[in-house]
Amino acid sequence: MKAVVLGAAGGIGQPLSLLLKSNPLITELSLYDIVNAPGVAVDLSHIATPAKVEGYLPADDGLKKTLTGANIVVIPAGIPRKPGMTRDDLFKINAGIVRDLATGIAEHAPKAFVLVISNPVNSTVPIVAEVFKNKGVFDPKRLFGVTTLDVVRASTFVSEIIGDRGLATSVTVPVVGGHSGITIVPILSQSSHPLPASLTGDARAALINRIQFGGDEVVKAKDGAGSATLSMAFAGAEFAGKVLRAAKGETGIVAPTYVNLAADSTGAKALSGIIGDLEYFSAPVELGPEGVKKINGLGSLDDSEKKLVEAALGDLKTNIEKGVSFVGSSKL
Ligand SMILES: NC(=O)C1=CN([C@@H]2O[C@H](COP(=O)(O)OP(=O)(O)OC[C@H]3O[C@@H](n4cnc5c(N)ncnc54)[C@H](O)[C@@H]3O)[C@@H](O)[C@H]2O)C=CC1
Ligand SMILES: O=C([O-])CC(=O)C(=O)O
Repeated sequence: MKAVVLGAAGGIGQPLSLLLKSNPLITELSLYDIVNAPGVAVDLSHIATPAKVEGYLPADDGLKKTLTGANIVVIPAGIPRKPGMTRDDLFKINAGIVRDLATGIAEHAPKAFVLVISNPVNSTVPIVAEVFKNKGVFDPKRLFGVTTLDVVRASTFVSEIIGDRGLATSVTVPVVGGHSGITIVPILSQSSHPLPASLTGDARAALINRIQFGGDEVVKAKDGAGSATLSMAFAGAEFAGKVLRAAKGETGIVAPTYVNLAADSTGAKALSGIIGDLEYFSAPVELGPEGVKKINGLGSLDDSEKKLVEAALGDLKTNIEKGVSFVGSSKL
């Protein structure tokens, strides 16, 4: 399995590459950035795990060399937020970065699984899809927006409320919708532990708000030096590991991820009752050898959760249209 990280020298890219170097399923790790990727690669190459590591810059066909033969490509390239910014404020710069990297993937590794971390995820995933469609290589089963950090945060915050941090690694709460503000929808009623579902009033509202705006906590604490990097690297490596395990034939792996709903028309139909005709949504997805095997429905939601999903739809629609039309207009 050849894994690629695009944006590998950055705050997420470096620890993510470290974690991927530690994944025994990966035999080759190829790193790309506009700065410092060869240095990061040599550093990682001394670690005593099987993966062979290479690093490239744009010069001398670096992107092509990085991508050729890739099975999985993870994209954390792009600028992070500073205090006062929304994820959508990153669109101006990151949309072009993601479009150009997607063009390279479509040309040199069109069959790879593509995992998009670069924000705003709600828009950057449609950008990748539109580029792939233009190149005639789009397979919706192989494209994923990484929303795992929301799931990781939910596990952590719930374990804190329960008062047993040991549960952080096992308690799960599905988080669906998208990856920004109110598009992040925690389904507390479906937590694997009974406590979240039993919360009411301010305690329930506070937990939902913390999961939705957890990213802001980090942006504020870093005070101008960026956003979540280490927790994102952990989440990204976890999700990439799941995609790889499913590709190797392991069954029963389900994770929320932001996908193009054409990946599973039956699943999309089941969702349409609550999300209408949205083209993208993060729902629990069963992974398989070809990527998306099945998009699971949202299960039974209580009335307040239905309202949270409804509240997410407007922003999601706008974010998706913005990504789609960006690629459309860049063709002119
Ligand atoms: N999906 C999620 O849950 C999360 C997403 N993010 C997003 O991830 C992105 C990266 O964040 P950080 O690593 O903190 O930023 P960073 O600035 O530390 O690193 C970004 C890296 O991308 C590289 N880069 C820029 N343009 C490039 C290009 N054209 N080709 C290849 N590499 C390029 C930069 O040189 C830099 O090394 C941001 O957009 C951030 O908002 C961050 C946290 C969570
Ligand atoms: O908050 C940000 O900008 C980075 C991010 O997506 C997160 O931490 O969830």
